[in-house]
Amino acid sequence: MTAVELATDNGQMVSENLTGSPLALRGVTVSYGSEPVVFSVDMTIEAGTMTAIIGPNGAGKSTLLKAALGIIKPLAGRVTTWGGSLDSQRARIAYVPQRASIDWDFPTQVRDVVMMGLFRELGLLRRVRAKHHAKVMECLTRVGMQDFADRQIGQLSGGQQQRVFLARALAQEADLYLLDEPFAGVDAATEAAIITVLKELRNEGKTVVAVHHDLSTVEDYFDRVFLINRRRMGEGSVEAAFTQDALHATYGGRLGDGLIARAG
Ligand SMILES: Nc1ncnc2c1ncn2[C@@H]1O[C@H](COP(=O)(O)OP(=O)(O)OP(=O)(O)O)[C@@H](O)[C@H]1O
Repeated sequence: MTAVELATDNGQMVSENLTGSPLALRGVTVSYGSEPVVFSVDMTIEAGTMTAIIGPNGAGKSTLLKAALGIIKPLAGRVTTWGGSLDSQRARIAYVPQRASIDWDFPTQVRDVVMMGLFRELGLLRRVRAKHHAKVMECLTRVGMQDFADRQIGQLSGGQQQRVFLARALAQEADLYLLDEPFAGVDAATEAAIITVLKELRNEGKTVVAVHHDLSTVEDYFDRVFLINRRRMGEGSVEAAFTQDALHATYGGRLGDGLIARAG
């Protein structure tokens, strides 16, 4: 599919070519119960960029990512990946969930978690060959976790756990990486290691989208921002969209002006 049929507010159908966008949302509304938590969101992720999804607690950032991944079915609206359906492109998308959402007591070794990133390549028979073990070690090395391959995941620090899940995403060799708060609760060394890998991916032409909380690092880390507070509050390059006005509109009085003052 190369064009997407969309209904405008007045009910007219328009056609839009979204093949150049690794991820696009149009009119996405998500509800967990009777009340929608994300309202009619349009989002267009540009290929080869790093986008920060920012907004206050409870703004719907994680919900938006889950809807983008098909983990939650939107009440209304459309999600396209490279202009096509999500199901046909799933292998090209890697997801690093919020650390808090994972059961770390599950008895599994670090190398097995990373091997999960290869499950499509392993096929139905799951025959693990030397090249697969080598790939796992290569990905662990890339995030500085090569010495922990045999460790139980429950015996890792928060930052180490986050690196292992990034290694799993790397093993998948995806084109689009969606990360939910990759820097939450990690030390400075881990944060630096993660951002280095993400920038390398971007420089290889991959697309990175991360839910991000620390407004003080947005300009250093990201090319683009998407602002949300239940609704889309802004989207664009960091220079154009990460402005004091947009932050005030998105966060209201909940943010210190000191942080907002950092934005242009
Ligand atoms: N499984 C769920 N069932 C019901 N309500 C939920 C569920 N998950 C999230 N919500 C609600 O939906 C709203 C959006 O939550 P979401 O986790 O997407 O926000 P967020 O912007 O990622 O927040 P945070 O920055 O605190 O992580 C919140 O009001 C939250 O309480």
